[in-house]
Amino acid sequence: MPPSGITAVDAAAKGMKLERYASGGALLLRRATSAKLVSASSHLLFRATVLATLALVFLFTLHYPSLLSRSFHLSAGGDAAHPSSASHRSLLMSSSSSAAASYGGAAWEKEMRRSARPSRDGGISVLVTGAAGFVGTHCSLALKARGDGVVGLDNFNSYYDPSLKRARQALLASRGVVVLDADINDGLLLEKLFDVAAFTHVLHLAAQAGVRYAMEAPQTYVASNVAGLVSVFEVAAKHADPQPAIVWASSSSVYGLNTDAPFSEDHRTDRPASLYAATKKAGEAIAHTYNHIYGLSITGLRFFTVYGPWGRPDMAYFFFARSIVAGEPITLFRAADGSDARRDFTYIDDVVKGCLGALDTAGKSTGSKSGKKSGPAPLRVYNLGNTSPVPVTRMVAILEKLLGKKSNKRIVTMPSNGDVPFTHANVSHAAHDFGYRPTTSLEAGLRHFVDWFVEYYKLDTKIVKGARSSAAAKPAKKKKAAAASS
Ligand SMILES: O=C(O)[C@H]1O[C@H](OP(=O)(O)OP(=O)(O)OC[C@H]2O[C@@H](n3ccc(=O)[nH]c3=O)[C@H](O)[C@@H]2O)[C@H](O)[C@@H](O)[C@H]1O
Repeated sequence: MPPSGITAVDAAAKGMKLERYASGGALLLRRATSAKLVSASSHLLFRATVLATLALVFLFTLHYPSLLSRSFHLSAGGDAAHPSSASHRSLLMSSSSSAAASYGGAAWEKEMRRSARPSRDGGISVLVTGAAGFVGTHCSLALKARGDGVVGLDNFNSYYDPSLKRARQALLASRGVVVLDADINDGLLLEKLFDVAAFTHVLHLAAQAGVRYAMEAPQTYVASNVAGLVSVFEVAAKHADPQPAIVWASSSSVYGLNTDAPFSEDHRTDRPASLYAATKKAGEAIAHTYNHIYGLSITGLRFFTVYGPWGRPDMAYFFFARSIVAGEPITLFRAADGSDARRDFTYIDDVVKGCLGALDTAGKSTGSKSGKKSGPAPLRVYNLGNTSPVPVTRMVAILEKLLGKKSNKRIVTMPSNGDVPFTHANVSHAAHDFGYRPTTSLEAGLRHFVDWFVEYYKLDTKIVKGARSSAAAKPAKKKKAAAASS
């Protein structure tokens, strides 16, 4: 130890001087001197480390309030009582990317209120997220048509052709439904919307869809299906007054590696086969938490491969139709045991009825902004499927008939990419609780899809329409068509 009052720097300097002056002197003195030098150096290092740490702490303390104030600044005008929601928001959104700054003013508020206002007695007022998506568009149209109020939001991302989403937005606008360009992670905008319009319900359909794409872009699934869901629940639980009831899109994929069929809500869902499925399963667990703590009324709907007009171009029936028309090859996945992959393809109109039934029977939330709940609120989950799985090869055969063109098939064993060999819904709970009864066969549903597809993409109707009407007149014999297509 250096004598008290002498710094390590002093001691080191002294040791150096001693050694310098002792040139040619005793070895003992040199050894003692170098020992002192080592000791002094280690003390020097120790003190320098302490000083550096103190400096870092000082700098952090100087900057920390500004980090905090940024979070709280982001929540300005929102609910300052919930710093957690503010920091969540600052994680995903910067203040400049919040659409709240670009929306507002008397005219905008008036427009939101107009769109949100029901036109029938007893109508509901619904905030539809993912409103320019496939299911979102159809549900928004159906709600509006029966006299409910609807405000939509959508982030118009480019997962698939955004021009299709813009066309859906234009269709909705023509029916008096506003769809805002906004992200569900934009808590500020969600709060603003709830300040302007007293939504009784949220139909939360915004999500990152697609089973196989999850291997390419895993983070987008977490951002939309987990963080985005939390963002919606946060605002509904802590800001909306009164709290709305929430109906949201889960997925048949939560059944994952379950082999019991038909899939019932009571079956295991703890073996998801894809990250997409895992994020939907996580959503169901998160729903339980928000229901339990905040008294939010929450209904999860497990959709089974929904298809139809205005559908999603990333789904097989849609891009197969495109490829067939273009004369390009399609790849069909076959299960590892050699059987055809099968899906419980569910027509959009049936799903829309299920969504509206779920909204109508949702039951009220029991919590309040103050954080107290008056009692338990409903927490429900339902399958919305068609109850009759069809081999994908059969789906292709129907498309070929409707489009009047054979496909060029390549059949491969299902890659290990999150896909599951079959899905099959038991819908008895949805039937019991809100009268859900799917009525559309795959043949009829795909005919509606192809009609729209031909019209929307302005295909050569001379060839395609003739083929479709003859297919409609003579329904294909199921087994022969399936064999011909494989
Ligand atoms: O119910 C759901 O919860 C999910 O449904 C949908 O997933 P899936 O049922 O997998 O639909 P989709 O991709 O159309 O493949 C259909 C069939 O074609 C087979 N398939 C697919 C691609 C291909 O190139 N070849 C092929 O044979 C494939 O093996 C499968 O058998 C939604 O996309 C998803 O977002 C989610 O909502």
